[in-house]
Amino acid sequence: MKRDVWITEVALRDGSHAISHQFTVDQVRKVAKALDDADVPVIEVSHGDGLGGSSLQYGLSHTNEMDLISAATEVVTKAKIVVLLLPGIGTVQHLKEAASRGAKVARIATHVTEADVSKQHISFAKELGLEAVGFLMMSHMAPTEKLLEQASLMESYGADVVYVVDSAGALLPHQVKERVHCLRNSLDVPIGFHAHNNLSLAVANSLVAIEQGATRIDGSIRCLGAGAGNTQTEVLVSVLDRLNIQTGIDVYKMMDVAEEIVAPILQKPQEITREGLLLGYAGVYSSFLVHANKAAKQFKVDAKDILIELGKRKVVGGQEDMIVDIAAEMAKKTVKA
Ligand SMILES: CC[C@H](O)CC(=O)C(=O)O
Ligand SMILES: [Mn+2]
Repeated sequence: MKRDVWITEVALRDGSHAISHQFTVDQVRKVAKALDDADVPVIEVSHGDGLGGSSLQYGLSHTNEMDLISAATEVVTKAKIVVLLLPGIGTVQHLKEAASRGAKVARIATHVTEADVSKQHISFAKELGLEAVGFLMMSHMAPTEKLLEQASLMESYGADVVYVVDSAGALLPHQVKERVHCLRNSLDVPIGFHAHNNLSLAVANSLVAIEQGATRIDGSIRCLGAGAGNTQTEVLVSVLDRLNIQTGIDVYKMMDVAEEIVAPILQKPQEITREGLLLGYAGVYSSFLVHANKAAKQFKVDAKDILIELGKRKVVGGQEDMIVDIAAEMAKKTVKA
C-alpha cells in the first residue's frame, strides 16, 4: 500500500489524559480493531504519561497498560502497536514487557532540551528489535538551533525517526515551518510532527509540517487527546486525501469509527474551552489541563489562574506536583486577602 505520510493514531495513549486514564480492555479492543480495519498503520497504546505512568502523581490507570497493549496487539492484523516511554517514569523493564506483549515501536520522549536522557532507552529499544522514535516534547520552548542539536543527539543514539512535539499546542505555523525545515535538511532520519489543537492550528500545522518534509504525523481520532486534543485524525486524513497525499487510510471508515466507536467514550465533547485555549496561549503542557481543573475544584480557585501561573513559571512535564502547590498558594492568598 502506498503511503506518502504515515499516520500514528494516539487516542489510545494521548487520549488517556482526557479520560483520566480510564480506558478499559473492551474499549481498547474495539477502537484498535476498528482503526486496523480502516488501515491505520500505527496505533499508540500506553498510559497517557507513557509506560509506568500509572501513579498518584500522574493519575492511576483503570486497567494495567500492559493488558491494554495485549488487547490491542491481539485484535490488529496489520497495524503496528507503539508505546510511549518517558525516561524517569518508564524503565527498560517496562519496555521489555511491552515488547513481549507485542509492541513493535517505542517512542522515547524527553523535554526538548534533555535528549541526553534518551540514550539508554533508545539503545535498549533497538536491542529488543523495536523501531525507536525520538520524541522532543514542548518544542516551542527551544529555539530551532537547540531543537536541532537535541534531535541530532537522538539520531546519534540510533533513533529511526525524530519528532517535533508541540505538547502545549503553542507553535504557530511559521514556527513549525522553521523547525521541521531545519530538521529535514539536517538529519538523515524521517521527521515526525505531533500537534495539540489548543489554538485550533493542529491540522494547519500538520499540513505545514508535511509541506516541509515531515512524513510521520500524529493524530487523535475525534480529537481524543490531552488539552483540546491533537490533530483530529479523520479530518487530517480527509484533507490529505483531497490534496492527493496518500495515507493509505480509508476516509469513510475513519469517519464511522470516530462517530460510532470513539465519540461514546468521551466524557464530554472535545472542544477548545477557555482553559484549553490558555494552554496554547500560555505555552502550558496539554496534559496539565485535567490536573489544573482538579486542583481548582479542590482549592476553590480558578483553573485559568493556575494555568497562567504555570505558563509564567515555565513548568514542564514531570512537575505535576507544582500544580497543587500553585493552587494551594493561591487559596492561601485569597484567605489572607
Ligand atoms: C506526558 C507525556 C505527553 O502527553 C506526551 C505528549 O503527547 C506530548 O508531549 O504532547
Ligand atoms: Mn501529546
